Amino acid sequence: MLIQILTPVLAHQWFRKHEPTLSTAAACILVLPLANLAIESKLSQPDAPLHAFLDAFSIPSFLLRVLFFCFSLASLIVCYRLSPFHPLADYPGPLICKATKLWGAWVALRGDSHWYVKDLHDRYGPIIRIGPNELSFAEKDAISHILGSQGMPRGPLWDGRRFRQGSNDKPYDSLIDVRDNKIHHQLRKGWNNAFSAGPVKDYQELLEIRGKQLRDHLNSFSVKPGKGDSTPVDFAKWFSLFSFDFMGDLAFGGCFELMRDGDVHGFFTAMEEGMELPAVMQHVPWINPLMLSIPFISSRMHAFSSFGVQQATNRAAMQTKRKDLFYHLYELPAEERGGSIGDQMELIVADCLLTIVAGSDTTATTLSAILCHLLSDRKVYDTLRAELDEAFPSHSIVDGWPEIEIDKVGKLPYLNAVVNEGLRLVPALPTHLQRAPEAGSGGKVLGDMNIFIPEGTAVNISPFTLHRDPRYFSPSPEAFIPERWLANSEGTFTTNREAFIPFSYGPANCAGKPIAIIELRYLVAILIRSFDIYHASCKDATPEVLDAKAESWVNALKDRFVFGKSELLVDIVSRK
Ligand code: HEM
Repeated sequence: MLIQILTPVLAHQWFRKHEPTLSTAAACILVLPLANLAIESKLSQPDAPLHAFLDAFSIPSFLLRVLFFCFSLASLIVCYRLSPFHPLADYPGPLICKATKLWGAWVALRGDSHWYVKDLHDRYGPIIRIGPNELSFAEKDAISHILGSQGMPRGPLWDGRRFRQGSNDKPYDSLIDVRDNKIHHQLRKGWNNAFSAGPVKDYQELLEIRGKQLRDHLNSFSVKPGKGDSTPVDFAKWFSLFSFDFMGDLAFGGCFELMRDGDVHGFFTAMEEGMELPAVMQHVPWINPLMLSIPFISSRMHAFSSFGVQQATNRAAMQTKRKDLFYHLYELPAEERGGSIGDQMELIVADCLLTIVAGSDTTATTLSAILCHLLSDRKVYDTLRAELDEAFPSHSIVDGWPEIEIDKVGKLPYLNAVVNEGLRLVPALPTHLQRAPEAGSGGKVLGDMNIFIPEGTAVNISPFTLHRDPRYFSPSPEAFIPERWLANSEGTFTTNREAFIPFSYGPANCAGKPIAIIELRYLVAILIRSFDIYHASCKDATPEVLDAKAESWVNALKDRFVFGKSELLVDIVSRK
């Protein structure tokens, strides 16, 4: 009996100090009860030979041991997590979160993590415990200590989000899931160069072509003023197709034509459907290898990966030099050092796929959020339209459309205020900017905040919570009010830019921010300048009805680590 109790106690002591992995968990669950049986049999019959134990072995008694072992280990773990001896015992939070991460996984499955964490902060305060070994900070002064250059590397959730497992030599897949600051810094240098001013100018040319293509597609659904009804168009879908095509241009030299042909390969659908599982797995990262080994679950991810290999090979073989991300990230540096890109192919594929995953849904969701709110407030819409009409006048026409000069869109204050307000209310990565102390460091002191984060603790910052905090954005933090971003708004609004982190902060912030922000401004400008747009069948709707439209669209957003959006049906009238 003593042995039966001692084994889970020892296992618990081990797991307190080490992150569980699939193999240690499996070994523990199967091997320890077996060893336990063997030792017991040896103690009761010291002179019996080994085969006597094997003869006496029965599957039911072994399973019973396994059950007892699991139950005892789970009880010990939960008691310890709820006890005053746990290093995070002093932080407030609900008992269920302190006891198990399975609760976080359940909330993630519902897609509600953004509201859940925000509500917890409203109830318990700015620093709370949202998992047995996990804190969440809603405090602007903590941002630089956690995410900044003296902050911490990415946290354990990334072990659960990898769709290809790393090895001991290379314990990461692509830039975004690197958990070691030195390796991240090394890899990030190339990305920073590839998104510096010169290369971004090259990407703008690709953006303009895709922006105009989107306008032409949408125009085919529009009506001329006063000539009947238009066909409602799902903006959310078109923004996704557009951003997928544009990211394909950047990463692989233009491999997708989703706006033109639809999703014939099924990769867009695979990516959308593939968002749900990692969003749950990130809460129990050690199960990820098991999931990835189940063919039914991993087949689409493998297909996406093989597609990446094929496209990267095609792109590498292209004779003409396209000035895309692939060129700036890999070909140009290889030329400069007089080498070739051949030996880097594995990382190239992973990075190109990362570009598509990180850059498409994020932009499409933000664009949908901005348009949804604009259409719900006609006063804001008209103010923006007036600014755009003045900046891009009717006498400057190219191919029948007013010319939108991309270099000018960053200089329009109201347009920029509208884009910021969309990013504030619907930050595409709403809840889990996660970091954790470096392995082997023992822990991390958060600058002058006098807070010690023990090793093994994950720390989250939720932009969704910060962006709706009345201490930082008021009045009406939940309302879409672009005016709060205007230079002359001081005195009327509190707008704390230090708490505005839709692209995160510090050395692992969004690498693609320089092009993403131009993309958002350009797309909003081209659409509002070219069309009159209304929520479907809402041309003459009251402000209350329009408000409700925006509210229900925002409430339908699902937190799948990146926001998953529902359709946004609109009517379009051409202004050509
Ligand atoms: C509105 C659009 C976008 C938003 C809101 C957004 C947001 C973010 C955020 C919050 C992170 C950091 C996560 C963290 O701190 O853990 C991130 C990382 C990243 N994003 Fe974006 N993103 C957008 C568009 C893009 C685009 C267009 C690209 C590529 C062209 C891109 C590429 C990346 C990459 C490569 C990383 C990883 C950076 C690193 O680990 O150093 N993103 N993004």
